[in-house]
Amino acid sequence: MAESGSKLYLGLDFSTQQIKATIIDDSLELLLGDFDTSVSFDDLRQYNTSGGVIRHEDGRTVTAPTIMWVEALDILLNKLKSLNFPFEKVAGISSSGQQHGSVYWRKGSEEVLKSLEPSQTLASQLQSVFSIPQSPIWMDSSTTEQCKQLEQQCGGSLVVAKKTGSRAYERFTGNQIAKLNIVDTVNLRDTERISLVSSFGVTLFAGNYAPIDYSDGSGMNLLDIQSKNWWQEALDVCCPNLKDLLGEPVPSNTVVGNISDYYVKKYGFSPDCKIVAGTGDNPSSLAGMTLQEGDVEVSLGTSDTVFLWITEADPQLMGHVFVNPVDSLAFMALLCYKNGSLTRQRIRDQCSNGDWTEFEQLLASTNPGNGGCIGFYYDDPEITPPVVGVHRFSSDDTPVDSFTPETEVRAVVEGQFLAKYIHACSLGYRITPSSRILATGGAAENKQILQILANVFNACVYTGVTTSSASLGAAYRAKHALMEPGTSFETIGQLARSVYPYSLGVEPQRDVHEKVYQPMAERVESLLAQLPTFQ
Ligand SMILES: Nc1ncnc2c1ncn2[C@@H]1O[C@H](COP(=O)(O)OP(=O)(O)O)[C@@H](O)[C@H]1O
Ligand SMILES: O=C(CO)[C@@H](O)[C@H](O)COP(=O)(O)O
Repeated sequence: MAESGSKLYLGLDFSTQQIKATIIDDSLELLLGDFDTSVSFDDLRQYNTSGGVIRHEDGRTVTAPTIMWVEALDILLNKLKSLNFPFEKVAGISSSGQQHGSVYWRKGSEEVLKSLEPSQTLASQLQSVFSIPQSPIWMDSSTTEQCKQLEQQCGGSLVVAKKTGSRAYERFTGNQIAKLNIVDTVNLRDTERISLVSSFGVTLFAGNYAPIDYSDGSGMNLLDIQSKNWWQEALDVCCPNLKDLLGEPVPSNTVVGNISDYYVKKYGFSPDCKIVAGTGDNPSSLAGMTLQEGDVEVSLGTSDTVFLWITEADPQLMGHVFVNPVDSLAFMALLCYKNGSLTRQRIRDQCSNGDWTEFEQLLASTNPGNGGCIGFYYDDPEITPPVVGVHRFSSDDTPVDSFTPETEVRAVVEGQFLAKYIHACSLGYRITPSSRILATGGAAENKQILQILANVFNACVYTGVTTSSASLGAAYRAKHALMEPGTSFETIGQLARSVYPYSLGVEPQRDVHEKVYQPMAERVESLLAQLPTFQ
């Protein structure tokens, strides 16, 4: 619990399914329990989301109502108010957000942001400021044509990858903007600024347009990750005057200004409270877990991601390289899987009565290797590999239509982690028996899932003080940005790890890795290569 005089730092995360707040004090202690709070988007029933998103009939387009995120923030701040949260002690705020999603501000919106009336809610005042009311989000896979065009016009997939950190991906913001430039030209022309979800969160607090940071900006196919400037050739392919719509990108630790007067008057924040640039939820989670070079982080939130700190960028045709959120001279490498928690959740609902404990019991009732059964569950079109549908195989690689519930439950988890392991190894991610895997996100609560992760990767799995590491990272980053200029983020890292050392979640069963998962990985690689892709 915070010392009574301590300054506080508020970290927010606008993730796929909810908005979360994490608060720390000057010694990095969390105000857990007292003020740890979240608002689930599906609870705002009028927006009709499922898992925070709207899947469109074409099976490819996925959006979220932008105003829903604003209303969720109203609710979250009111929750804190009802808990008598000492707003006046907050010295810094930053935000993280689901990556790649974009927000479109109608011409004249900044004036509205600057003159918000404290007697009213944000949502009531920002109802009509979004020129495109449905934000395209990271689960979207409707922009294959725009991706092809970007790669064709900018020198090919490898050139785009080397320049921007990733080949053209459907969910990346540049391709989403290029699609809107065709299907929603009129409203795009009525737009004065485009934010990422992270910079949108910060904009709401700053009361004027917050810049996009280098790290989240790397998820757009538009930023040159070496020079940290927008890549004009890519901007030109996606949309006219795009540079003006995006504003200049900035280092992730930039203080963008003081809090807007609205929050001072409505909630009692100090007018001196500083607002710090936002970043993507995975970069923010790197900060929240105080990841170091050599560690591998596995985030099991809505998406599953695997990422690590790298010093040199060498982007390939698979996976992504982002500018590092806590050291702009370094990078982070990342693999993302769309079918993560929601797919496990679907199997849980079908096989274990919607109960995670029962899901764990079923996992414990079967043996590693699942008697040779392998399954790939791509309810949504997957990113790596670009495959859709459910594909099950018996021990002699024959396709089968169904498994028993206990086999199904193990198959989904083993299939997911073996695919990650194969992809990570093929990209040269350094995973040795002494590597440390840092697990986070909602599913990191599940010991049986973590055991399979440890066995597949043959490494110890550690967890942090909270699975909400993205909002924790936002709070750490807010604190860091207000320290003496030039202070390394590792100063925060060392203090954080001394206050909250990692917990050893599970140790790998080395013989299971060697005898079961190594041979199984080869089978999985060959089966995955045979699945029909949708591109
Ligand atoms: N005990 C559990 N076992 C497995 N998965 C879990 C468990 N508890 C929560 N989850 C999963 O965690 C997911 C939410 O994780 P979270 O990190 O909060 O997501 P996000 O930040 O993307 O909104 C849920 O979709 C749920 O399936
Ligand atoms: O697309 C990516 C990363 O490239 C996703 O990881 C999103 O950033 C969504 O994050 P979660 O809500 O699952 O944390």
